[in-house]
Amino acid sequence: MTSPSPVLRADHVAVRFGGVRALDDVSLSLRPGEICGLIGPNGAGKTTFFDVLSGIRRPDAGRVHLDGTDVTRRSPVWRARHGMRRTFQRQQLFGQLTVADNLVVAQEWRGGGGGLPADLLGARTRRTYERERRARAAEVLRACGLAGLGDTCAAALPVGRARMLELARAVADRPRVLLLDEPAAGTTAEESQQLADVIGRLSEHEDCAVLLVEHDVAFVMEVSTRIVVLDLGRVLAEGTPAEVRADRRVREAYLGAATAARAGAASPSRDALHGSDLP
Ligand SMILES: Nc1ncnc2c1ncn2[C@@H]1O[C@H](COP(=O)(O)OP(=O)(O)OP(=O)(O)O)[C@@H](O)[C@H]1O
Repeated sequence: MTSPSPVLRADHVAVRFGGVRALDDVSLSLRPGEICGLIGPNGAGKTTFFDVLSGIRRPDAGRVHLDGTDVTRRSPVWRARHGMRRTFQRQQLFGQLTVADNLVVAQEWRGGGGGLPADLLGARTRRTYERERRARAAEVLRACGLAGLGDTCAAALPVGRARMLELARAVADRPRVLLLDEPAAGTTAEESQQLADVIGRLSEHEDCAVLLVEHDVAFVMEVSTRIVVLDLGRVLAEGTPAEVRADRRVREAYLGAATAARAGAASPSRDALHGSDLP
């Protein structure tokens, strides 16, 4: 059986900031249901790559394809409407809304069905859509272990629950591609385990492709089926978690950064500290 075509593909992406090559000939593809971890020391280019994939930054060279369509010049909104979602390191919840309403709002861009005239005339249609969205919100909250918190104000959630709600909100609309930027930041070991479980189930049951940037290397290794390692804007290594763990160049990149950080270099590396845990 042939494997499905990539739902997201980046080819030979390059980004420069003055003399700094933030990304240099980076290619990566994601297939439906795949969870790919993107790791690398500080300054490796992970955020810049996410910005290019999500449309926040135009690359100086290279192309991005979503479901076979060249989206390199498409806006973040266009990409979102065609099935791409991104979460950010900083939480972006609607704090004044309830947990459930955060998920309903995430689906509302689709409108009431049939556009404005139907919205104006078809009150029953609108109610039907609202019911469907509430049902989907309840389903996702259950899957994320947040079922009992639907009526809670989002701003009142502790960090771990808020991180889970970010994930829940990103998946409420059944994205085809999910870019997760540090989903486990600030969570306890138990909470990050729950996040890992949810991400795994999501890709399995909803066929969503996940690209994951996370400084907690142990978390990435557990949840990902494939890992891509960036260093100084280039792909340093790629493979299964076991292959990447065993790669001498990866260990050197992380351990080298850790040594530099210990010596008081300008950019101490949280990844490196985790990286030094690479078995
Ligand atoms: N707006 C910018 N202007 C100038 N240089 C930038 C800009 N954004 C990123 N860079 C540089 O590009 C390189 C890649 O940065 P990027 O933030 O993508 O790395 P990263 O892997 O996400 O790092 P971190 O793990 O610290 O978030 C770094 O050398 C960084 O200093």
